[in-house]
Parts: sequence; C-alpha cells; structure tokens
Amino acid sequence: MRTQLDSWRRLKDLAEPAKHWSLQKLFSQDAERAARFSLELPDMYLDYSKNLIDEEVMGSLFDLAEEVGLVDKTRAMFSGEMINTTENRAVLHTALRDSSGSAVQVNGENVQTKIAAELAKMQNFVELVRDGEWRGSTRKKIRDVVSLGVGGSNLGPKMVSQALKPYADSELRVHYVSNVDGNSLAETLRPLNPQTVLFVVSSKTFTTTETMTNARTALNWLESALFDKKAVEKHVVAVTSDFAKAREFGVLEENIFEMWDWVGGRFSLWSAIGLPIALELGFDNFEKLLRGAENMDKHFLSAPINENAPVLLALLSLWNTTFLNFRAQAILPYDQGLHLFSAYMQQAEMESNGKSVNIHGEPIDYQTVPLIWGQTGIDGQHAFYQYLHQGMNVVPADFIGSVSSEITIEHHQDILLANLIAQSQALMNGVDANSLRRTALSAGCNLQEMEQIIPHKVHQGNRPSNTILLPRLDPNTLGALIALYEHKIFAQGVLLDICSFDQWGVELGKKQANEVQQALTKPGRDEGEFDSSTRGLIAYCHKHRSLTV
Ligand SMILES: O=P(O)(O)OC[C@H]1O[C@H](O)[C@H](O)[C@@H](O)[C@@H]1O
Repeated sequence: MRTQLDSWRRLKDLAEPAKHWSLQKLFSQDAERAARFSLELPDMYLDYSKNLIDEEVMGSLFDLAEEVGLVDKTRAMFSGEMINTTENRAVLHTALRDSSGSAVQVNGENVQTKIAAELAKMQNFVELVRDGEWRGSTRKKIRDVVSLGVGGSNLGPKMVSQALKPYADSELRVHYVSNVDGNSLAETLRPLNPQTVLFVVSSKTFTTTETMTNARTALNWLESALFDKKAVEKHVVAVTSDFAKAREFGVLEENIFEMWDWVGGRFSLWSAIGLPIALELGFDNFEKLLRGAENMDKHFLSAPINENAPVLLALLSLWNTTFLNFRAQAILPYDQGLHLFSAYMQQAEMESNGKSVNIHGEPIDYQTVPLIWGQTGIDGQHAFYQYLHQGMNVVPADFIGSVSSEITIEHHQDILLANLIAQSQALMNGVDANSLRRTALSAGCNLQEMEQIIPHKVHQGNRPSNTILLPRLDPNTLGALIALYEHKIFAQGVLLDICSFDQWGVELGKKQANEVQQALTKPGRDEGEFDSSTRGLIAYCHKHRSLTV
C-alpha cells in the first residue's frame, strides 16, 4: 500500500503546514526560486515555481518516485512488458515513434517491423490521395476526407488537426464526426460532393455503436448518391485491429490500416489512427509530430527524476491532489490552435487514472486524479476565471502558450502572452484588504465607503499553477507537448499504484445504453427490469415521438 511508504508518510506530514504557506512569501524569501523550480528543454520551458513546494517537499516527492520504482517501470513500458495487467497487454505507443531501429519484442515478435510497414503503407496512401492519383469511383480527385471515430479514435487526430491548421493543405479538407447525433453527420455531409469524399472509419474494435452507425449511414449516402454498390471500395478506408469486421463492412483488405492491441485508444494518434492528420498536413508533418514525441520519450527515459518534465508534472499533480486535497485541475491553453487540448487531456488523464482501486484490485483510500477541465485561457478569462480567482475551491492550473505564432501579428501575440503570464501571477499573489485600502487612499477614495466593498475585492491568492511555454506551436513541439502529458499520466499511475491503461468504467454505460435502446426502438417490450425513473424517461420519449411523427 502506498500509504505505508516512508516518503508517503513524510509527504502527509509536510502537507499540513504547506496548506498555509504564502507563495508570495516563498518568492520574496528566495531570489532563486524561479530558477530552482523551472526547467528548460530544447523546445519547451516549464516553470513550476508557483506551486506550494519547497526543497523538502520536492525531495520527498523524488524519494517517493524512487520508492515506487518509477524508473524501472518506465523501462518496462518502453520495452514491451505486459504492464496493462487487467487486459494482459503491452503498452507501446512509444514504439510507434521510435526511429532508432532497435527491436521491441511483444510475444517474441519485433513490433518495429510491423510499425515500419504500416507507416510506409500510410505514406503511400497519403501521397496518392494528396497528389490526386487516388480517384473516387467516378474518377474524380478526393477533396474532402471525413473521419468517423469516437473517443481515442477521434479526439487525438482532431485536436492535432486543429492545432496545426496553418500547416494544412487547403486543397484537401478534413472533417471529423464523432457524435451519433444524426445532425452532426448530416451537417458535415450536406455541402460535400459524394464523388470527391473519402471516409476514414477509425475504430480499434470496429464495433463501437456511434462509429459504426455513422459509418453505415455514410455508406448509404454514398451508394445512393453514386448509384454504385461498390462505392465503398474507392470511398472508404478503415483503421482497426479487427480486419475481419472491416472486410465484412465492405472495405477492401488493401484499404485497411492496422492498429494493434498494444496501442491504447487515447494514446493512438501516432498509429494509423493519425491517418486523417497525415492526409490533412502531409506525411512529412506527421513525421515531424512523431519526432517531437520521440524527443520527449528520450528525455523521459534519460533525464534524472529531478530534471524530468513528465515526472515533475506527475509529482506536482500528486502533491496538489492527493496531499493538498485540491480536487480539480484546469488546463488553460492560450494558443487558439490548442482549443481542443483540454478536452483531449480530459480523456487522456481521466480515462487513464480516474480509478479507485489499485493495480491489485484493492480499494484506494487516497485521492487519485483531479477532475480535468478547461478551455482556451482567453475565453476562460471572460467566463470561469472568477471561480479560479475567488471561488471556494482552489483549482491548480496548467497555463500553456507558444511564444511566437505561425501567423505573426506581433501585438496580438503580446496581448495573448501578457494575459497568460499575468493570470498565473494574479492567481498566485491575490490581493489583500490592506493593499486595497492603500490603493483606495492614494486614489483619494472615501475609506468608509470603500470598507463595504473591500471584502468583495479581496483575492486570497496562493493558487498554484504550472506554466509551459513552447517557442512556437509546430508539428515538432506539439508532438513533444502531447508526449509530455502522456508520460505524466503514466508516471502519475505508477505513483498512485493504478493500472492506467484499461477503462472498464466506460463499458457499463455502453451495456446499459444497448438495453435502453431496445426499449426505445421496440415500444411495448417488457420494461419491468428498469427503475421507475428510467421507465418514465422512456415513456416521455415515446409520447413525444408519436406527437412529432
Ligand atoms: O476505437 P474504438 O474501438 O471505436 O473505441 C473508441 C473509444 O471507445 C471507448 O469510449 C473507450 O473508452 C475509448 O478509449 C476508445 O477510444
């Protein structure tokens, strides 16, 4: 049990006084604080000095990392050991971006050979489509790609596509549909010409209801518009680990791209699941994304734990959540391109570590991961930052920005960066009643009148944050940023003693949805097994359907 470890106990003791520390004071007592608690990598700057930490806390966190064997467990992941113990699988998204040529064995097989072959197949396909050599069934060039997938088979590629828009080829537009809400697919398809559309059906299992429903509707749309029962051959490709199911759907064997069971959905954008990214940005940019992630992999594997960016982020998350009891974390990108990054991180971290039993199946009696949420910082400032500054709960935040922009309109970028830096400063420093009084006096205000308003203007401050700056947002730095968080999540799982790579919590809802769906589509079916709330909701749906039909 983690709670029995010496370092864990020490951290528990240290947390009590730390809850009452003043970040402002810590800075004024130590001119070197920012240098002490920051890290500069070739393509990234991480400032974690605005956390409620000191050398002793960090030392104990490093001791914990050692006590739990983080370094050995990291090597085990990279080398293909079955660390996803509840599903008996290796976890090898890192192998997908390993260009070293060294073998990685899974069940006696070198997966690098398969990865290289699949990358070559992707590259060939991407070039055919982008060069206009791949033609639809009426011999027209492909102009629009529609990616159908959900969860890990959608969020990663979609987030990257959005982040790297300036690198996109305007000749080929890529659209993403994940929701089974028919409006989403219909709205996407409405302006498109079926003769020039290519669907990429991305599903590891090729059974996910939302994706398969959208795929069947898309196929009907194609077949009826093109009067061609074989439209699937030129207009649909699949990415899956279940080739038989994709063939059954009608996709030609040569148009199926493989993903493997040792790639988790939420870590899969580096595999053929990234095909829409490569189609939109070109294969060379996809490769740059892989190289950026590979650089972070090397850093994670080789840097000592006290200078290891993913480890630092994991330790700080543990400190804030498990020891200081802050139960949420905001992800606040200031770069508009990263507007889906918070949603992406939500799946990555919460699906991985949102658990309450340890790797041995025993109940956990400490806080695991925080609730992850957020949106672009600038929009957030005009929405929920009030809560961050003055709400009852402290929400540690990750501020993420890039120094220069692909489209350089300098003063825009300066305003953006100024806001990013100022917000973390304001959250840390706050403002107390006395300084409000001083400001009021020097402005010649009536102090008696001011007294009433002062409590409303006090900001407690002391709200922790990390700041991550990239020199610019490009395929390379984005690859590194995503890998940074992937490894943070892995390290967090090790520290918390969690199996980070299963997601049993998602399955229950899926099963229930199937049962409710049957009751919705076949009225009159015995609904006796449902509770009265469920029966009432189903009855309301039936009533209003019959009124609107
Ligand atoms: O790729 P698929 O098999 O369609 O699965 C898509 C998604 O399904 C579920 O929601 C899982 O929780 C996700 O991790 C997965 O990415």
